[in-house]
Amino acid sequence: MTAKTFESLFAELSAKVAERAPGSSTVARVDAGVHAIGKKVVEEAAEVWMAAEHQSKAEAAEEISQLLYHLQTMMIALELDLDDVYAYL
Ligand SMILES: N=c1c2ncn([C@@H]3O[C@H](COP(=O)(O)OP(=O)(O)OP(=O)(O)O)[C@@H](O)[C@H]3O)c2ncn1[C@@H]1O[C@H](COP(=O)(O)O)[C@@H](O)[C@H]1O
Repeated sequence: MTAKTFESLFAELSAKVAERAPGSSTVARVDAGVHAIGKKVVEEAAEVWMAAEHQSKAEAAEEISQLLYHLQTMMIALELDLDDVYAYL
């Protein structure tokens, strides 16, 4: 199985939202809107910080992956694609 990447996760989430995949937590999060997603982004960012300072590198990596996921849900809620963000890298 090919490892998941930032790009492949974004493609997976975008497709699930576009087809309103039944049972998808991502569809529910996007439906909840930018205010709710924004709270998750801030929460996960804080968890990254705490894990980085006080937990293992593996736990920090897991929290970073969750932050990336929630950032992607924000991108989808705002109808931003990868190139819109990459333009600023
Ligand atoms: N990579 C992720 C991912 N990372 C984080 N999360 C969500 O973010 C949560 C982590 O936040 P917390 O630690 O705060 O957990 P929590 O307190 O239970 O959070 P809430 O669910 O209450 O918001 C997890 O429980 C997941 O709900 C993710 N949810 C889904 N994915 C991937 O997204 C894809 C699509 O998922 P579905 O839309 O559910 O099919 C799949 O490949 C999944 O593996």
